Amino acid sequence: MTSTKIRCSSSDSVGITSGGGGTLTEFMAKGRASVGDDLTILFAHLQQACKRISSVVASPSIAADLAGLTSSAAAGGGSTGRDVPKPLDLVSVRRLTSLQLHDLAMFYRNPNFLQNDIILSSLKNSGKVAVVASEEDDAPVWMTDDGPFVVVTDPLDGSRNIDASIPTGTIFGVYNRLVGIDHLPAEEKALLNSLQTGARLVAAGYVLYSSATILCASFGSGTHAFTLDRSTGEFFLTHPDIKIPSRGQIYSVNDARYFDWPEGLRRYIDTIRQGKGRFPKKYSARYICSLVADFHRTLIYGGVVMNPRGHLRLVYEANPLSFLVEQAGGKGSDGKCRILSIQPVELHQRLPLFLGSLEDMEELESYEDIQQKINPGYDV
Ligand SMILES: O=P(O)(O)OC[C@H]1O[C@](O)(COP(=O)(O)O)[C@@H](O)[C@@H]1O
Repeated sequence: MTSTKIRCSSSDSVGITSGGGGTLTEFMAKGRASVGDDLTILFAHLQQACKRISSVVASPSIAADLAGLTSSAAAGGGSTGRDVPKPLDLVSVRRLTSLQLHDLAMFYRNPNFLQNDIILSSLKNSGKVAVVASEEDDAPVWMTDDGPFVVVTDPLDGSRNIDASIPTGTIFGVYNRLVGIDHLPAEEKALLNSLQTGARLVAAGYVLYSSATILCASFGSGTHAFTLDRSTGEFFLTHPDIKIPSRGQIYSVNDARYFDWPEGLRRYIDTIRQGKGRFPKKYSARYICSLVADFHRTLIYGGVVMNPRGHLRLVYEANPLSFLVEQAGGKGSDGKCRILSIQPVELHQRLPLFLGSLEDMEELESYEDIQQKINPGYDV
């Protein structure tokens, strides 16, 4: 593979070198991450799943056509009326495998269901997972009695953006199975294994499906990102040992909610907008409304990303992303406490979430009154 160099950040810049960095599997297997074979196998299956998801979310226009498409139509004949694919789509469709055709048609019918299915089946096939708790399921699924790991996941975050081709993501966290409770009934031990505090995570990551597909992970010593090279189908190390800048100049929040915010949060945002905070520069706003994308940008450029209402989930979103930001030198908080210290009491527990650069986070938390207490429900 040829080597390309792309600059991606203005300060604390991380050079992307595809070619020199090796693959994610090599990174895990050759001792750089010292994670052992079991986790390497688990990640190999996760990578496969995320590559499938990446190819599905990259083709939403043909997914719509495929909803009513028979395989003979997919091969180029047979379909009539509104199901006739557009010419460009037919070109794409002819290149697809039957697995991709199946994925696309399923995706059109229910995006979240398909991603969940892809992730869960890949984890089951790894043979390394005792239990999976997914944001899409009411209860955790017990898989393999002797699986060494517990996986928590939001298979497709930001799915409300899909029709507009805006980036989406998969988030996951990995714990060791709690062997001390192996004797309990499956339902009970599945739940207790899934409710571990974030401080016990052995690995966490996200996959960003955007102009590039990027898998960012931490195994407890630094945060590293790998970019999918579509020509080889491998994730290559492109952002080794990411350090979030200690200050950014960007805040990321849905500020249409300004009038529902508490006084402290309003004052903080008003202050940094005007360049009157501890960092005497006017901040800019960026908000994609797709957590993985907003988080990834924050990790690279610095600043803060937040959702001050109790909307995001502790187990599936807040814990894995807090683990990653801490491993990159930043901070994750609910506005009062370190996220990774919070004991989950419910699987789908929601909370305010603030993530970002150390100095920005400390300044934000100094305003104290930053958690949005009212949560009226919003249409959009
Ligand atoms: O409506 P808000 O408060 O701006 O929330 C947006 C956030 O919700 C999410 O869409 C996740 O919500 P869901 O878990 O309901 O999909 C994030 O991707 C995004 O950051």
